[in-house]
Amino acid sequence: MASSKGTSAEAPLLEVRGVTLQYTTREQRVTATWRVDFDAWAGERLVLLGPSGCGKSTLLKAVGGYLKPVEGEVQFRGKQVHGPGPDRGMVFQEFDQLLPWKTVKQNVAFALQEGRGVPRREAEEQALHFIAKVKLSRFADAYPHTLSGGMKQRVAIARCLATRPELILMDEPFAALDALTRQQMQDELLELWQESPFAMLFVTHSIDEAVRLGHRVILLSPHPGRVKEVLALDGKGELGPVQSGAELQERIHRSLFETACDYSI
Ligand SMILES: Nc1ncnc2c1ncn2[C@@H]1O[C@H](COP(=O)(O)OP(=O)(O)OP(=O)(O)O)[C@@H](O)[C@H]1O
Repeated sequence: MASSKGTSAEAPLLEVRGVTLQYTTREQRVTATWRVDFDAWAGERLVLLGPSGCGKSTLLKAVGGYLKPVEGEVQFRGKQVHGPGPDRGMVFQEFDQLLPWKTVKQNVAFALQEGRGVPRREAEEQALHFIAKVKLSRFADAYPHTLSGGMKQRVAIARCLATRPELILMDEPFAALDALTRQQMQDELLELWQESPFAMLFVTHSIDEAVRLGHRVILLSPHPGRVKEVLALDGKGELGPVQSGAELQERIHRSLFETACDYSI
């Protein structure tokens, strides 16, 4: 595995320490997560897995700097996160995250111009490079409404990779795709990672997806989300080594029976 986790002299890229997250509405206060702790390392594919409503998206928002913890803190490269930044890129589930009045190339280039201050001509050149990586060169001048859901998600991934964030935050990016496209997208994401490893925090409530994509899987309990277990294929989980994807899958299912919660696959 290309992840650098395990070299004890190194510090984690991301440290989530005792993070409690709440939403306050006029009627009530909702505690989305309760004292959550985990680390993410450079080059690591980390998955947050948990039932609907356990606070996965909320945690991602906090790491992205869009939500402030009421307790605990989020540190990125040893510094407290105070807001969003180009070091953390996000890909969402929704297909409408692209600007509809811009072409595929312009959407990717725009992120480079705005996020990284790259001049237009150069931004478009770099955009084409990343559009080729997600196999969409033929559609560089197409508008988002002419693309399928999978293609739109590829553009969103290209846009995110193009800005070269240190950590990519993915909020169920493939959940709204059909099963076949979803698997294809998972394979393509793994190919992109093999080509040039990046740290990724991937939210899902699919056990299959977690097992396919994660070096480590953080299993969250039902609402409010707490870390229930950390499982790893490389033997670095808190519960010791897991030898295979099948064993990881079994451990996750066992854990779910204990909490009697319902995960969709
Ligand atoms: N804007 C909001 N205002 C109030 N409560 C919210 C808001 N967003 C989320 N919540 C609540 O916070 C809790 C966690 O929600 P969150 O969306 O983070 O869960 P999740 O694990 O990502 O769920 P899912 O898998 O269904 O997307 C839920 O109880 C939800 O109702």
